[in-house]
Amino acid sequence: MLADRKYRVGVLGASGYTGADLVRLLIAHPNTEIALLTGERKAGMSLKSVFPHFVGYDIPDIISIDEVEWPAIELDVVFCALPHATSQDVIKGLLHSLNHSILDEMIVTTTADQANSLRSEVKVVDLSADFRLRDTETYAKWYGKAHDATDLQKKAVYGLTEIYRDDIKKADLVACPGCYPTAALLSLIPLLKAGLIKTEDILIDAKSGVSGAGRSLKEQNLFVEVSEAMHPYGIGSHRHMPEIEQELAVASKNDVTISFTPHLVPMNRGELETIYVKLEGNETPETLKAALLSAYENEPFVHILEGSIAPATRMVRGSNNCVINVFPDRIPGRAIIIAAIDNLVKGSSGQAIQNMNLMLGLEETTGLMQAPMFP
Ligand SMILES: NC(=O)C1=CN([C@@H]2O[C@H](COP(=O)(O)OP(=O)(O)OC[C@H]3O[C@@H](n4cnc5c(N)ncnc54)[C@H](OP(=O)(O)O)[C@@H]3O)[C@@H](O)[C@H]2O)C=CC1
Ligand SMILES: CC(=O)N[C@@H](CCC(=O)OP(=O)(O)O)C(=O)O
Repeated sequence: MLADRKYRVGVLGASGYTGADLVRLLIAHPNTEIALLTGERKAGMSLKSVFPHFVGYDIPDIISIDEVEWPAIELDVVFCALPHATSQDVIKGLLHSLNHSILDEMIVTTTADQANSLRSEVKVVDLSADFRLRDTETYAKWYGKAHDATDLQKKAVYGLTEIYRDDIKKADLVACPGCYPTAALLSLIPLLKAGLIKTEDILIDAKSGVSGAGRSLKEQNLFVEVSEAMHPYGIGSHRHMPEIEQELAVASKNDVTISFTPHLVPMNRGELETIYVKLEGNETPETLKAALLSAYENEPFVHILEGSIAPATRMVRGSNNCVINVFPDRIPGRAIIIAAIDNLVKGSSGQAIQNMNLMLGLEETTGLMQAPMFP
């Protein structure tokens, strides 16, 4: 890949929170040119009128997905920042319009030459939950509907970059993890892989800023409902549980059942997870920390904090970083792991761009090295 090449990028769902953060990061990315922005209710508006903070930047107007002339627009990458269930139909439709090579067995042409000449290699990075679960029945159970693109569901690569880097480099369709799973999995996978913690009794207490719920109008997200207050939701039933369990099972080579309770806290961005684990055999909080330090030694975005510094959302705001630390628990044989990310960056748009960089053969950190904003 040429270091100075500009890739043509489209953002579906640019009028939402993750879409807007994608635009913010893509503006500063040296190898991307924003060629398409879509919205639903905001179609026909300029992005600057939807998000006035983009004043001064040369960005295309928002159009409806139905208006996109797919092959002609010649995109190299499509980010899909749409609600789950919508995303699968849109991605299936666009890959068919493009006669994409991922659809190999579905392409109906008379000759192999014809098929090759029509094939597109556009890269698709989905931020929604639609392609994260590998099992069709698990998807139907937790998302309340049958999946409309099961062939693609099987071909998508789970986009937890630090764990699936080699697969992501070769992928055409990447399913970025949910924000809660990102922090939980980065904390737990190296420990389960090394057999340092038990697969039972993993308790995840999670907190998110309100932008995690998206920009569409919902009564429970009004200022009066969320300010000066904090509340749990999805207790025992949140759809991120099967996603976290799926990936922990891969790491431990055993079934894992977790307890996971998310809370909504009155801040715009940020996510903090306090994770209680049971140690295996003679393991200690110190051996857990040593394992995390070793696993993430060369990682640009995952940082294990020194001493007893407690991860906090203010340490990662606006950045693609995940900060983690391990603490002893007063209950013998247990440890406490705490992780913080920005849900709109490492939890969605930043990780999506990290994956795009790999898919295009660019340096993984390109456009993502902004330091966190503090205060
Ligand atoms: N917010 C977060 O922290 C995270 C979000 N995600 C996932 O990323 C995706 C986007 O989230 P987020 O940005 O928060 O959501 P928002 O609700 O803020 O934005 C959704 C976007 O999708 C568009 N849209 C909605 N319905 C349709 C439709 N039927 N057809 C076409 N476009 C449509 C909206 O357009 P318009 O507004 O113009 O109607 C808007 O641009 C979701 O799947 C979410 O679960 C993943 C990780 C973290
Ligand atoms: C605060 C809040 O509401 N957060 C969202 C999760 C955001 C996210 O990661 O959503 P996806 O899995 O849909 O991509 C929720 O709990 O549903």
